[in-house]
Amino acid sequence: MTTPAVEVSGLVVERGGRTVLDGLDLEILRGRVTGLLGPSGCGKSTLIRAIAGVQVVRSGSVTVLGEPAGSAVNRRRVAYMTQASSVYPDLTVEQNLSYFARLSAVGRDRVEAVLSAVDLGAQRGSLTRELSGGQRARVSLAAALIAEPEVCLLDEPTVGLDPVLRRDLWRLFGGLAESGVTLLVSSHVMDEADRCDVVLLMREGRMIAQDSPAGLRAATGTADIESAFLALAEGGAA
Ligand SMILES: Nc1ncnc2c1ncn2[C@@H]1O[C@H](COP(=O)(O)OP(=O)(O)OP(=O)(O)O)[C@@H](O)[C@H]1O
Repeated sequence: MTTPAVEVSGLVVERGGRTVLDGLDLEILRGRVTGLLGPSGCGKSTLIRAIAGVQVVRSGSVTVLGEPAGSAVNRRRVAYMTQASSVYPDLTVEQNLSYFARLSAVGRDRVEAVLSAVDLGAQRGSLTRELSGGQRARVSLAAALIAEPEVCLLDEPTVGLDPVLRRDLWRLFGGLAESGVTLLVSSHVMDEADRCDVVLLMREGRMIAQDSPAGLRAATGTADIESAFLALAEGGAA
């Protein structure tokens, strides 16, 4: 049996004097799409920051690919896409990706591969600041993918995208997982859960369930993840 890509144990994080992650235990399996779902403010971004190794933690441990979160050896192996755009507005799409390719010491072929993966080939010569919000999000995603990371931490990558683009991106995530990449994808849109192999359901800094979408529906006797979330939240499950 392979070890999980990410192991989190007893994680406690305080921000602004408040406990925002309250003793989380979880595992993220290799080569799967794991959805991190929960209402706005429940702590999804904070958990992703802790796994990326950029969050000060009060206690607990976070291990990524067998190393403590944020280890230098994992720098190329772990990609983190934040909610804020991480690309340069005054460069074209292609210039941005060429720049990130040089930083990661990968070849020109990776620029072409990620451009086509996020379907931005036609926009390659456009200035990033002149793109729509959804197109800009896809440039950030392409930049995150350029070094062929083993683990991708994606904080709300589909926010603000139209249904067709959202579906296409979830297909892309599924394809990456099939090729062995481990993805953690946060969303507050519950119907995105069905695109995931495993769902982590969070509420107010706690993990209320970790299961497949079908497992969650069966365990709660509900027809969709939104109802499953409500059943778990009202049942006070921890
Ligand atoms: N820089 C900060 N300083 C203090 N508190 C913060 C800071 N950033 C977030 N918080 C608080 O931490 C809690 C968790 O926030 P977090 O951004 O992790 O939630 P989230 O589930 O990702 O929300 P969203 O879906 O809206 O992005 C919230 O109560 C938020 O107010």
